[in-house]
Order: sequence, then C-alpha cells, then structure tokens
Amino acid sequence: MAAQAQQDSAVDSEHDPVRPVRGDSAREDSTREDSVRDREIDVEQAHLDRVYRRLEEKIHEAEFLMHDAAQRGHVGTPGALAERDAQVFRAGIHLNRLNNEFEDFLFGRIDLLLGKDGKKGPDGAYTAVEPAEGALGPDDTADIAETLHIGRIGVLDEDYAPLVIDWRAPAAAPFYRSTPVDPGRVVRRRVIRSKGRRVLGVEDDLMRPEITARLNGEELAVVGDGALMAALGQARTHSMRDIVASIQAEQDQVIRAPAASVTYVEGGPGTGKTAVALHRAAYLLYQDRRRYAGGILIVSPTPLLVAYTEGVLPSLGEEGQVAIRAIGSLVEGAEATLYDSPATARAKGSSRMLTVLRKAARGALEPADSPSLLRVVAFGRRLELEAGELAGIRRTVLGGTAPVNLLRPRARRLLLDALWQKSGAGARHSDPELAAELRSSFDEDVSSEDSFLAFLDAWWPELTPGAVLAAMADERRLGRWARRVLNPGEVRKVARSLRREGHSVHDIALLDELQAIVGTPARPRKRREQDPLDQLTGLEELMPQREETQWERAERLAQERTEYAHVIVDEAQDLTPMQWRMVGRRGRHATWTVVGDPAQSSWSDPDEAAAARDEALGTRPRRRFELTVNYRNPAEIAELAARVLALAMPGSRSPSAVRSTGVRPRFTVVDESLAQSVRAEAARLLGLVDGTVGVVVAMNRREEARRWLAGLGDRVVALGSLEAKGLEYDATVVVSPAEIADESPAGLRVLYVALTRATQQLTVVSCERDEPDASGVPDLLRD
Ligand SMILES: Nc1ncnc2c1ncn2[C@@H]1O[C@H](COP(=O)(O)OP(=O)(O)OP(=O)(O)O)[C@@H](O)[C@H]1O
Repeated sequence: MAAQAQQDSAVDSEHDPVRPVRGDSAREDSTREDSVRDREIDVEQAHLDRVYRRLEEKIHEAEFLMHDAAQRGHVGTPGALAERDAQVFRAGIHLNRLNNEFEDFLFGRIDLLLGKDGKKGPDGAYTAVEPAEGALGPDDTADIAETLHIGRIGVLDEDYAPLVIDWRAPAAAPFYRSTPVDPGRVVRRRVIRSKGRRVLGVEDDLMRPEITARLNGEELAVVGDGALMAALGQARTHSMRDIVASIQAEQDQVIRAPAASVTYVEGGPGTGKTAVALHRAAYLLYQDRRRYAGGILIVSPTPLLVAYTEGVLPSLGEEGQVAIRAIGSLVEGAEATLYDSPATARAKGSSRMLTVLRKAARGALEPADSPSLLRVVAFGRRLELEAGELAGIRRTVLGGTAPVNLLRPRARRLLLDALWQKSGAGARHSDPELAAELRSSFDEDVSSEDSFLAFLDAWWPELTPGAVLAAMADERRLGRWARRVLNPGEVRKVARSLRREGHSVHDIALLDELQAIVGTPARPRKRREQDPLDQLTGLEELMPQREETQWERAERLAQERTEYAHVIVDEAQDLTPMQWRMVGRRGRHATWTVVGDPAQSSWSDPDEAAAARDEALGTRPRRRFELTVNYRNPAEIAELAARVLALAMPGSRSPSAVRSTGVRPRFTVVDESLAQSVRAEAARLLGLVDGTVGVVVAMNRREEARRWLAGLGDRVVALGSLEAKGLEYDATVVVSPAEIADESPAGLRVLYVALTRATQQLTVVSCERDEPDASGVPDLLRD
C-alpha cells in the first residue's frame, strides 16, 4: 500500500509533527494531543473522501448497467428478456449494497510490519501473518510496510489496489485477531468513527508498544484509549448494534470458523453470543454466497429478541438470504401469542409428546360422530359394511407408520374390496379379463356414488394439524391417547390450555410435528390450459421468466423455503425436545451454528433437551468454542449475578466482566405499594441513564407491570422474566427475585438471566417474600 502511505504523509506534512508512540510527557500535553487527534482525523478524512469518489464511480456503473439492461428489454426476444432480468437483478443488488453501506462503512485501519513471504492475496493485501525476519530493526525500530483500511464492503481503486478491505476477507482478520500478547504484523490498530462522509473520531490500540514505528519517516501517532470501552459505554436503544469495529479475538475465531458440521459455542451472559452468531451469518454469506443461496435460518427464542436484533444484518450489508425467526413463528400460518404455565410447558415440550401426538393423529380420524355404517347401491344391489367390519378395515390400514392423510387412498381401496366381496360379483366370471373389467366398472360405480364419497369424507377425513390439536382439547380423548405417558394432572392442564383461542410457543412445535405425522396429501395437478401456439414455438419453457422477474422469484423462494443450508440457533439452551425436532426438520442437510449457555436455561430438564439436540444434529462432528468475557455487565452487577449462578448451577464459572463502573447494585424494599415502588425506581433510573430501562417481573405479573409504568415514555419497558432473554438495557429493575425463582423448576436460572440484563445500573426491589435483610438485600442474593 505504498500509494496509501504516500497519501497519508502528504496530509501529515501540513500538520504538527507526529506525537511519538512512547513517552508519558506527550500524553500530559492535552493541547498537543488534540492537535494530533485532529491531524489523524484529517488523514482518515482524506482517505474516506477518496473512497467515496470511487464509490460514486461504482454507483454510476451500476446505474448504467440497470439502464442498459432495461433497454435490452425492448429487444423482445425471450433470451434478451431473461438476460435483462439477470442483469437487473445483479445490478440491483450491487446498487442496493452500495447505497446501504454508505453509512459509517469505513471503520478500521491496521498498520503492519513487513510480512514473511511478500505474497499478496486476491484482495491485493499481503497474506503473511507473521513479520519478516528483518522487519524489526535494531533498537526496536521498524517501518510500517502496509496500511489497510477495513470496512463493511471491499473497494478497489482503479488499479485494483485495495482502498477498503471487506471485514470478512482474510486480510482483515489481523484487525480482529491481533492482541498485544500475539500481535502478528500489526503495530497499530485503529477504529474510525464516521457518519456519512465525515470522520468524527479515531481510537487507537497499540499492539507493539515496545517498538518505535515509523510511517514514511514519521513516528506513528496513537490517539485515544481503544474502541471497545467507547462502544461498551454507549447508551442502549431498543435495537442491537453491530460490533464489527470491535470484535474481539476469541469472538473472531467463532465468526470465521469453517462452516463444517456443527459449530457449538458456549458462553455466559453478555459474552457476545448473539452478536457473534449474527456476524457469523454475514461472514458465511461472504465466504460462499453460492452455497448459502439455500438460505440461512437464525432461530431466536422470542419475537422481542428478533425485533431487537433484526437491524444488525442489514447494517452489515446482508439481507434476503437470512431469515431471523422466533421459535414461535417457524410454522407458516401460525403464530404464538399465548403463554403456557411452567407445568403445561413442561408436558408439551417433552419428547413424551411424540407418542401422544401419534396416537392423537390416528384417534382424531374417529370423531364421536364418525359413521358406523356404509351403505351403497351397486349393480342394483344394496351393499352394507357394519361397524365391526369398518373397524377391521381401519385397523388394517393403520397397521404401518405412514402419515394418515396419505393412507386415505388405501382405506378407499380396502372399502371397495370389502364391498366387492359382499356383492358376490367376483364369482360371476371365470375369465380373468372379464372379471377385471367387471371389477373396474364396479369400482367406478361405487366410488362416484354420493353416499360413498360422503361416507369416505366423514370416516377418513383429511386431517390438519390444527384439527388434531383441537381434538386433544377434549380431556377424555386426550386421556386415552396419553395413557401411561402423561399423568392425569398433565392431561388436564394440556387439554385445558388447548381450549384457549390461539396458540402458545409450545403448540407451534406440536403443530409442526403433527404436520409430519398426518402428511400432506398429494393434490391432483391442475392442467394449465394449453395454448396451441406454445407447443409450436416451445415458448412455454420461457413463460415463467416472463411472468416473474428474478427478484420476485428470489422473494417467493425465500418465503416458500422450509429447509436451509445453514441453521443458527441462538439461546439454544432453551429449546425443548419438541422444538429441537421442529428446528431439526429445517436443517436436515444443513451445517449448524449452535450458541447457548446452559446456566441460562429455562427448560426444566436440560438432559432431556440435550438428548433431543443431539438427535436433531445427528452424528455430525462438533467443533466447540467458549466465550469467556462479559461485555455487557459491569463487574459490580456480574458479581451479584454470580451469587445466583452458584445456587442455580453450583460449580459453574461466570464470565469475567471487562469493565467496572464503580456503581453498585441498589436494593429497595417495598413499603406500601409494589406498583409505586417500582414506578418510582424506574423513573429514578430514567433520570440517570440516557438509554433504556427494563423492568423484569415474574411472568404472571407482566400485564400489571405494564400498567405500573404507564406514561413514563418509551425508554422504559416491562417484561416477564422469560421475555427478557437475550435483551439488554442501560438500567434494569428486577422485581422480587423470590417470585421469579419460584415460578418454575428452572426459576433460579431464569433469575440469573434477569439479573444480567443491565449495562450500567441494576436495582433489585424486594417484597416480604424475599426476606430482605437490614440493607434490603433479599435472601437469594446474599453472600
Ligand atoms: N466485541 C464487542 N465489542 C463491542 N460490544 C460487544 C462486543 N461483544 C459483545 N458486545 C456487546 O455486549 C453485549 C452483549 O452481547 P450479546 O447480547 O451478543 O451477548 P450474549 O452472549 O448473547 O448474552 P446473553 O447470553 O445474555 O443473551 C451487546 O451489547 C454487544 O453489543
């Protein structure tokens, strides 16, 4: 990057001399530091201006392509039309990306020593990770041999030299991987803050503080205290931000892990699992866009977390091929809106349900009003099949495990066989050909008779998953299907819950399972009316392209997609066995990234869920990673949460908090009204932080908690404990730890989640039930 270095030094020469890398005296001179900062900002501004000029050229090219492609449409031949569609599609994507990524898209820079072998990669940067032998001179001096700028997409100059390296390219890896312990070739790592076309600031980290490095004869300047702390201290909004400028080395290992088989990531609260999962999706698409044209599915535990995270991928320039779905929205046409009590959820989520559903699907074929007599007239005779005979036929048909809807043709055939037997007509002809003819006209007669058709519809109805679930709302019938699998209490709860209007998140997995159990009957294909001209010209083949542009096709395919090339499961510890089966069906041939934290599991039987997970992932080899640093909670809050972790999962390790704020969690005790205490605390915190405040209560209080906060504005939200999964706020109020912990068998782990949501301040409000001590610290949180 000699051209780059020259340009930097041209800007440098108009300013103060560069601040030396070392020397405390220079740091004390704040005026001087400001001028160094301004000068360094100017350097980056000059580079950004150059990048923008190049981007504008690229945009003009893309616009020209679109225009040119539209012109081709006038030619009118099918070939030209198809080509036009393809060009518009490609140019559209290109233009869209360029426009999208204009905001804040240049964010990093690394200054590197000479590399070992002097080889360049496809992005024009040197590939060596380690410095060449002579890169460091005597007295620990060195020259910067290469400067790379890192951004959301790669931009080459007119000579194909890199102006910006895509953050996902191999050449950008040192930006994330380099640490003072293992710096590789990196001397200085810089994060650039920009908005639109303006550079606002720079923050540097020195990876080799022991050396004196020169860039074009000038000593390398260092500005600021690093970008990570600046990013972590920022106020939170209701949307997650990308971390592309400050990904840490252990996170980068996960993001860039090869997509073979299963990448399994564990880490405590705030270690960046969700952020890493999202960046990994963007990385995989960059790496192998063709392979992931089959789509990437990200499964999230709640719609709230989907809403919180869905801006991250567009900010990284990726949309369209990634579907982020809540676990309750995976089934087309059904949406989870209800909650189940912990005991009901436990029964519905358990793999025991599989046996119940299989029986229910077969049982639902026989509603109470199922006909018990078939009567038809054939060949002038009245023929009947009675209840016992019908039951025998049903038993024979149901002998196998095939989906019941697919068995209907077989049931029809056996009914006709039985009626044929009764008719005695088989004995009339000894000539097999005549007998077959007679039989065929018998079948035709009977099966076109209205009474037969009506009987078949009532006796072997086409089942929908919804209809089977509705049948399970009848406690008596469910009791029969669940005998020796669910206990009577569970049967009562499940049946009662299914009588409500709507579905719970656990019902969605049951619906999906039922779809597999009942099957989708093949529909007779409707023949398209043939235009005689089509046959003459062969135009029919090309018609779909004329009727549907490639854009529309891509959209339609995305919507219809039921299987994916890569599946990412966030908060994997929460999936129930039935949910693992549902997600597994969407990734039968996929590679996987599974991120989670067993200590935050709200599922009561982690062993059962782990077995279901292993079944869904099959025998694919696992590659394991662990994230160990908590970027969300200050040490003061992490320390308090660790007390609950010790109770919830004795022996497990908390991640270490990366910063401390000096602000200790606050404890208050309700004196008169819970509503007033919580409201007052939320209002107080709103005055202290710039961003959001989350109030976390036991699930059964969430409606009333919303009323407590009415009128306080949209910076504050009330959440049930299970809804808080994955979210974060500047400040949180956790209401009655005892209530949250007693809610379910996994209550202590849910409390651990609630206590780890705050980035700055935490208040715990206790009631009598929490047995607070004189300082207001509830029993569960005492040392
Ligand atoms: N490298 C980083 N640079 C800046 N911020 C980071 C970094 N890593 C994580 N964070 C921030 O830390 C917070 C926690 O990240 P994230 O929500 O991904 O953690 P998590 O492991 O999924 O947490 P939980 O298990 O509690 O859901 C987020 O605000 C995220 O932006």
